[in-house]
Amino acid sequence: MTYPVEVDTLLEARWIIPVEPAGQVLHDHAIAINGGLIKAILPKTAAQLQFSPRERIVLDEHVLIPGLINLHTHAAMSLMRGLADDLPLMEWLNQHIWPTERQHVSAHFVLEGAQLACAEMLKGGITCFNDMYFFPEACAEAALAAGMRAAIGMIAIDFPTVYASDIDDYLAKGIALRNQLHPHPLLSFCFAPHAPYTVSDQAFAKILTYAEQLDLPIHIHLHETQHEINSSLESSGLRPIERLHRLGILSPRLIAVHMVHLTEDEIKLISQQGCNVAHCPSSNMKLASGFAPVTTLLDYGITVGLGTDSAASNNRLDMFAEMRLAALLAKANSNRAHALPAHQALRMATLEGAKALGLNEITGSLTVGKAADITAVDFSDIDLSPCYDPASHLVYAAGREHVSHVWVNGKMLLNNKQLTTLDTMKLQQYATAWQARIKASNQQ
Ligand SMILES: CSC[C@H]1O[C@@H](n2cnc3c(O)ncnc32)[C@H](O)[C@@H]1O
Ligand SMILES: [Zn+2]
Repeated sequence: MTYPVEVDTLLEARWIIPVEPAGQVLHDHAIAINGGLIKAILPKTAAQLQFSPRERIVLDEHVLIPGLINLHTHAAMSLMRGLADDLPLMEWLNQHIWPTERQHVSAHFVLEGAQLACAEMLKGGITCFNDMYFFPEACAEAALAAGMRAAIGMIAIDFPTVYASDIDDYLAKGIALRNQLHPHPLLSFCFAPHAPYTVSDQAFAKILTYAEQLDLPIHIHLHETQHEINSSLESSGLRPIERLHRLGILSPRLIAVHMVHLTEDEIKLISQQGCNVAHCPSSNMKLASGFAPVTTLLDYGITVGLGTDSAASNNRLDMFAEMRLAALLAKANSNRAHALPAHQALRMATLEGAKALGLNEITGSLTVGKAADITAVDFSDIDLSPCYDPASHLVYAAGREHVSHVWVNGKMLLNNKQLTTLDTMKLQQYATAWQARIKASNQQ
């Protein structure tokens, strides 16, 4: 006679899409969670016999998926959502965003803005985000207060700000933060040089040395607009990718964000160098940057994850929207309805993002031994009935409003659509107060 094994939680669900193995859909299975990790995934009836859970959660009309991974964002910029719309990138940055950042960004701004973003992301099933912003220590504090997993950007930009005076100062501050927190069960770090047009060759050389020493990813905006490429040709005679290649930056540690304007030779090069891409379809469309050649990137075997970019250029931190747009745009742009099917879009929003961050041993799929980073989506709504294929529904029919529960490292952060760690009333007050300050300064 064998006795049931005690576990923290047993999640029973109508469907589970583990993402790895690719394309698998489990019916009437359960996930046993213990010590923050996935201990087992097995049929409900077997799980009920085998485990004695301290907490049993029955999700009869739900699908469980790996927590969504937002591979590129600037969380604190949620405080600038809707501040400047319908503009191309450089006008948006130069005339609106950078002046507002110069006046208002502080550790306080980043802490409150990033908490606001964490609330939105958790409600939408996002368990992990890759951030690039000033005062990364405040973003780390916000992620920890929310209980989320985050890759914190150690930013580098060749102009002085209230956060740091020069490249050495930016890097010293970022590395000190990383050394203070490393190793951490939820936080990891990336070097985050802003873009080729704001970071010098000398700065890239320093970043590369540190990234290799500490074995960390490099997260950068790259080939976002035609203007970026034209101005690089004018200033250095090289396209940004060629310049970064000569500097040794192209490697499996690179997370290149946007990658809209690419020649086939550049795609071959980034594939050969093992670079990763963060595809941000909403931001690319809203800023009229263009369409990333995603199907070609995938055909070359490049790891492509999905990102929202910030709420100031999207204007949602909504990975359901990015999955749907990525799948639809890939078909429209390649003239192939077979391109980027639902399971692949979900994989990009989960496991491929984890791979790009070097976190795929920890998260990105529902796999025994990985962290219990799980999102439950409720399919009981009339607008999701009937359901022939839950993966199809997730990408083409459902939205973030259908997310009911979220766990990170086994801790429930969203319970029946209610945040368990963040106070939404307080966050709304922060947002209103910042709006008043920003509005007042813009009227002067
Ligand atoms: C150095 S912190 C990050 C920096 O990036 C700016 N930013 C936000 N979105 C974009 C984008 O799509 N392309 C380039 N730069 C962007 C943000 O305002 C911060 O200043
Ligand atoms: Zn960005």
